[in-house]
Parts: sequence; C-alpha cells; structure tokens
Amino acid sequence: MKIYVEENYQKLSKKAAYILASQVRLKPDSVLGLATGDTPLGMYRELAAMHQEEDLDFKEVKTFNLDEYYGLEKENPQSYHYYMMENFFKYVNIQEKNIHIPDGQAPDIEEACRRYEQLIRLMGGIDLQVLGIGRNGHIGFNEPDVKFEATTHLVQLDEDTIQANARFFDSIHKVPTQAISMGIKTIMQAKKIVLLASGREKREVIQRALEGKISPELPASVLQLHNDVVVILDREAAGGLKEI
Ligand SMILES: N[C@@H]1[C@@H](O)[C@H](O)[C@@H](COP(=O)(O)O)O[C@@H]1O
Repeated sequence: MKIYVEENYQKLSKKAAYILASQVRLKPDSVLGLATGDTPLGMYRELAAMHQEEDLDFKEVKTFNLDEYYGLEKENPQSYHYYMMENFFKYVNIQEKNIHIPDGQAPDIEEACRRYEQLIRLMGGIDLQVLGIGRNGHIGFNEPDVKFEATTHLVQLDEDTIQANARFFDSIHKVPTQAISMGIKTIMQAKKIVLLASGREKREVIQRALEGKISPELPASVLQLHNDVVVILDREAAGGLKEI
C-alpha cells in the first residue's frame, strides 16, 4: 500500500487527478471505476481542467460507477447519475455509451446487477477504481458486516450512512434506505485502487482501515489485501496513523 499525505484538500485532489490522468494517458481506453460523495469533487474539477487546458482525452475511456441510490430517477438532483453528469461528465469528452452507472430504477434488480458485473468483465475489468470512505468504513455502499465475496447487489443502508448523507436531502426521511452497489469482490478485482480521504472526521476510520484488523465489520480494511492500492490523504485525515 502506498500512502501519500498531502498538505490540504486541494493538493490531495491534484494528486488524485494526476494519477487518473496518467492512467488515461498510458491507456486511452482505460476502464475507470468512479466514486461520488464530497471527497472526489476536487479531483473531478482538476480532471475537467486538464481536459480543457492539456487535452486530456476521455474519448475512449469507459467508466463504471460504484453505486446508486435505489428508487431515485436519474434526473433527481440527489441521484449519483445527476452528480456524475453535473460534476464531471459534462465537462469532458467522454462518450455517453461508455458511461455506466447502476440503474436505481431497474425493474429486475438481480438481473441488472448480474448485467453490470458482466459488462465490467466484457470491457476487460476495471483498470483503476477510485474510492472514498464512509465514516463507518464503508466503500461504495458496502456497509459493515458485508460479505467480502459479494458482487454488485442491492444494499440496505446503515443508519449512520443515512444520517451522513441527509445533508444532501431536504429531510432525513427523503434519504433512500437502499442502494445498488458494486460488492467488495467487484472492487477487489480492480487492477489498481485509489482511496481518497479528507478531513478530521475520517481520521479514526482511516487509522482502523489501514492499520487495524481486516474484518467485514470495517469493509475498507479489506484493501490491505489488495496488491496495488494508493491512498491519498490530507493531513487531517492522516492524523491518527501510527506508521507515517
Ligand atoms: N456511497 C458513497 C461512498 O461511495 C462515499 O465514499 C462515501 C463518503 O462520502 P464523502 O466523500 O462525502 O465523505 O459516501 C457515500 O455514502
């Protein structure tokens, strides 16, 4: 595991964007696994700027998002579809046919999950997966006590996650209680993983995920078993690490 500690959020975002841009430059038809949440916003802004100013080309890039709320239409401003369009895709030259995000309204969820996994395999697997981390250690929407062997599936969200994400909704009662998420197995099959965490509120969970026991109780701890993980933290998030 390679851990970078950057001075602040802006530098963290630049570092993450630089790693993604290098991946795309080395392999223009890369398959990228993408995350939502507040943490990767700066990285998406940097990548959009690199597209405008340095011709970073997304024409052949394929993307698979980690997760989507269950029950929200794509047009809902709280959906991850909307987030991706508004914060990243509309600023770069990615082709719509190359964008994949779980369908939160799929009539047959199991079939949709199976198809999502098949598509990832068909595209040759994920070259680089970006991850954030939830306060409870979730990655994607893989909540504590998840099965490590799970692939894309319907998830029941934890109370803690619902509370953490309530800030994006008018009221906590509007936060969906379920989501479709890549599973831990899907994530662990990515060739390379980049985990981002910023801020004081991620300090404890980062320490436990990177230096604690590997256990389904803390889903992100499984990353200790992957052989190509880059962790990018700001100083605040790195503050609890003992080995830095
Ligand atoms: N499903 C997403 C995760 O993919 C994300 O990593 C996490 C942390 O979000 P943030 O970056 O806003 O702290 O929250 C959400 O629940």
